[in-house]
Amino acid sequence: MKVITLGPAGTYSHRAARAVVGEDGDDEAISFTESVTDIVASVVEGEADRGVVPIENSIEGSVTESLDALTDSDVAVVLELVTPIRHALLAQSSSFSRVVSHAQALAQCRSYLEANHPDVTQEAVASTARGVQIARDDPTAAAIAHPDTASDTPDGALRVLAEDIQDRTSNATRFVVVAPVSERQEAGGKTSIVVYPNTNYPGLLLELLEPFAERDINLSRIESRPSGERLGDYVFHVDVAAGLYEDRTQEAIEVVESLVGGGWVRTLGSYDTRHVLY
Ligand SMILES: O=C(O)C(=O)C[C@]1(C(=O)O)C=C[C@@H](O)C=C1
Repeated sequence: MKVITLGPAGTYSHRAARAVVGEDGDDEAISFTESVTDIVASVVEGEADRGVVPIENSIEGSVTESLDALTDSDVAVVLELVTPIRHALLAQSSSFSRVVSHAQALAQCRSYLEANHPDVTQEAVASTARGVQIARDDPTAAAIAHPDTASDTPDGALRVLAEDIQDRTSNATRFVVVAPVSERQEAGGKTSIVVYPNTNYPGLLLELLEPFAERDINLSRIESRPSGERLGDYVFHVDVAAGLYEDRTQEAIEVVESLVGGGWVRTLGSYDTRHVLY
């Protein structure tokens, strides 16, 4: 199974992706790109069997590039991975003048940085592992990443200056595993749909959600993203705690489809959740 995720090697996405290649899978099966959009595109184009993308963090919220990639591409979600995120501050020495990391990681450590390093510049890069590479080459840069990345290459080892620097002890990120649309599943405890109503009137959102409430289906998440068409026009990402194998889920989605005549509904499929520790 060819799996693609956010690189370079050592990202949290890489750690989550290892759960997909399986116990006897090796890192050879995992390839990397530095854009979430490219991960999803690689699956659509058949270059990879699975893509692992971060979708939501418990402190910082949505990874909007991932939501938009799911809106724009015809793919299936076949598994959800939840991993704890424990960040460390890594550098060649304690005298550094900038901190480089993924925007989500910088935001998850905002209070720590303000309290302990108020004068350093913060720079967002494509991933936490990219930040580690920069810190290896540049003595003025510190990275925020998984502590094990400090010693991933022995010749360029970094010092772990502080551990567990995320603003809350319980910091977790949810990733989804995307697959070709032909592999969309009906089995699973959760289902994700993306709804573009392409209209707006009082009570529209209520109407779109009522079909689930009426069938006793719990919503586990709803997120709106700008459609890009016009200001105030939205695409809704809806996750429900029920599978497509259940008649009630199929019926609720059919009602939503009938309500959005001028728009569309994309059913990403049903899937289960796996908790991954690393
Ligand atoms: O940069 C990484 O290591 C990633 O895998 C990306 C990412 C994210 O986009 O949220 C994944 C988990 C953490 O929340 C921080 C960063």
